[in-house]
Amino acid sequence: MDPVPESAHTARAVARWSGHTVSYPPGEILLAAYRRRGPVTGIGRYVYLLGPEANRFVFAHSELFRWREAFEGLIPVDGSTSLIVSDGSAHRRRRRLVQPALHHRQVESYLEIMADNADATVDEWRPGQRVDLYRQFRSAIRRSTIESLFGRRLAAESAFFGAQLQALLDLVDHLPQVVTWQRRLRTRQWRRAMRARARVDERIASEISRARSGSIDDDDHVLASLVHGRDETGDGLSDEEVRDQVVTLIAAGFETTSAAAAWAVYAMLTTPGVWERAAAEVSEVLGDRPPGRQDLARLTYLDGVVHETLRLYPPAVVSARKVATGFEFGGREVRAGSMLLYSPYVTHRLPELWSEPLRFRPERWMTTDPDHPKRGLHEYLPFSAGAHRCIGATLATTELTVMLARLLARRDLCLPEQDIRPTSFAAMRPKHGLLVDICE
Ligand code: HEM
Repeated sequence: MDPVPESAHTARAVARWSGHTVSYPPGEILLAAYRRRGPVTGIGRYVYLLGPEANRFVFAHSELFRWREAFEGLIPVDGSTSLIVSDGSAHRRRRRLVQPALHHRQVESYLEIMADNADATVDEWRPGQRVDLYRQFRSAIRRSTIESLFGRRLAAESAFFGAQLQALLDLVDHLPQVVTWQRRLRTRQWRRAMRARARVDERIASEISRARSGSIDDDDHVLASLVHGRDETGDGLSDEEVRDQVVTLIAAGFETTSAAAAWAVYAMLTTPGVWERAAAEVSEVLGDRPPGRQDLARLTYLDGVVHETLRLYPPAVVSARKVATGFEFGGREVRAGSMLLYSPYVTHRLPELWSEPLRFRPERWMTTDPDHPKRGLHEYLPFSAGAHRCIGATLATTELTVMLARLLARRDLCLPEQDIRPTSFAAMRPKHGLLVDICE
């Protein structure tokens, strides 16, 4: 597809946002530390391993690390048997039992659900209206994730899960030590979150017992495979393990993906020509039809939009590992017991890896581009790598592509003046949402 001519570009954002890539101050501090001190920076028990070679080391040496202590702050939401807080053989066993539901071919069978949920949101909007796209896409993505993985019956209760999980996500949107104090002091926020957790658990427990008794809806793929799946020794998951994986998939799925959806729309509206070119591709490949299996590979520019969004706005700004066995890296000793952090944000903004790193350039991901990068997982790591690589990566990128394709096909948007600043603990997202005006 040819680039859209300059004359077809319209101003979609107030001048101050035009071509502006938003920065996240804590990420910028890490970038400056990398520049000044190289790949290893220590602050107390926290050790930052930054840059591509550090990532390569972290991904190649999972035997040195533990995940449980690194992510224990998530246990109040996800549960103590969740994949993200599992280590060693327990992690491998649980991951093998969860994986089938998120395989590439399985994800392709969710395309219609994703498109329907996007349409239901977008079709409510009227020309002249101003909407908070982040919040609206967040609930569409939550509903779509629940419906894809657990079927229509549970998706009908998406608002219930959203409200309860919010109380839990608010609790864990802090440093793990803060969560530990909340627990010790039994603060109001802690008690509110625990009441929400009890309501979620009760609802999921009744689904699990329904599934165990053989009563499964035809679209309840994942619950069925979690409840009835067996490993090579014939063992399956306990009720607690099933509960923890169900909640983890729902919570991990919508928080991160909806943050990325908002940044994708922000970038498309503020980078001259990107919205028009993406919309032209969607119209050429799909007309007004939702994307089917064969179409995804043809939406190459939109695929570049998704990649470029996850490069500049990786929802996981940093990720953590607990050091189980001390090691040396970059001439520095890292002791057992330290908390190691590495950063997709830092790596994704390095000029030595990316030409014009702060420019949002979807075409850099197209094979026809002279700058087309063949990227290693240590250079482009929005989903991490190694044993705990995001199990929902295909679901997330497919969901983003489908939702953006439907938005581009059905609505024209502009970005009004507003306060756009990122916030993060669990996922970097626009703190005050993302307001957009629906054009004629
Ligand atoms: C743009 C969206 C997403 C991003 C950026 C993202 C990012 C990540 C990252 C960085 C990790 C690894 C943490 C580490 O070890 O360092 C991870 C793990 C995980 N993600 Fe995602 N994620 C996204 C969407 C999803 C979705 C849609 C699901 C499921 C429906 C999901 C489920 C999980 C699970 C279960 C794990 C833990 C895997 C394990 O420990 O084996 N994520 N994600």
